[in-house]
Amino acid sequence: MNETVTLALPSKGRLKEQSIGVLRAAGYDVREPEDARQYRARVEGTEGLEIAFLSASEIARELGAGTVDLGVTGEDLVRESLPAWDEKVSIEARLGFGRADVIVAVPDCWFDVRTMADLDDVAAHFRAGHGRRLRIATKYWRLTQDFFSQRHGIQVYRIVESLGATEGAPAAGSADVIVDITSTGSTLRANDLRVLDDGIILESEACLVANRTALAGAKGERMRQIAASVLFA
Ligand SMILES: Nc1ncnc2c1ncn2[C@@H]1O[C@H](COP(=O)(O)OP(=O)(O)OP(=O)(O)O)[C@@H](O)[C@H]1O
Ligand SMILES: O=P(O)(O)OC[C@H]1O[C@H](OP(=O)(O)OP(=O)(O)O)[C@H](O)[C@@H]1O
Repeated sequence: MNETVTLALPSKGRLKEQSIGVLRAAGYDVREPEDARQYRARVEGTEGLEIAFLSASEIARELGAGTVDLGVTGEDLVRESLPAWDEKVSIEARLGFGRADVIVAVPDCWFDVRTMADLDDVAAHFRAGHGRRLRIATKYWRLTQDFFSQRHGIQVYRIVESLGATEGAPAAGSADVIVDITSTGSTLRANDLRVLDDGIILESEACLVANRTALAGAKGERMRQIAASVLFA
């Protein structure tokens, strides 16, 4: 049986450098592949650990599928990509970088709309007054549905898929409100949008995540060892 643990790290993007940094601080000398097209690497001086370089969103999906055992990715991507995420994976360590909030934001000029309850009223008025549903621009389908329908009991809305420039959707007229990620808040301000008082869906950060099946199997002890050295680095 192959008991090599596969650990996925972001191959690009905003989480890449700090992910490699965390592993190095934990004593794993991860060498980036010289050829950027190569996506597997070994760790100098460590047996039984293989690194897979993937994008942050792929890492969330592969952790769910069990094709990698451990991975560093954003909590938002884990919750968004995997139905019943906590049955498939577990968060072993929160890493303190890649922080961003998934939020509900409305146009600044909606003066009376401060809370999700206010937005529920707006949604009802939209249907009665305009004969159409409130439109929410987002790429976070699952998080939006959970927050609106399950958490706040709001049922009358329509999600408009947005894969980029989500904050521009209300001004462009393609949506009324948005669900997106914010860190400094400057993109929201530049687009005259405001986060609802109770509109924080998730405070996300980069996490070390484990596939639960692998954790329960022969590789489990080795995985826990790696997670502990990351946690206490
Ligand atoms: N300002 C920010 N904007 C977007 N994501 C951020 C920000 N700050 C931290 N993050 C986090 O970074 C992660 C996304 O990183 P990145 O865009 O590199 O990944 P990706 O979705 O795999 O990339 P791509 O869309 O190119 O495939 C998410 O977990 C997100 O929460
Ligand atoms: O609160 P802020 O600091 O303004 O950050 C939030 C913005 O940053 C990200 O976009 P980015 O332009 O980085 O590109 P991306 O969506 O392709 O990741 C994200 O999608 C938001 O639009």
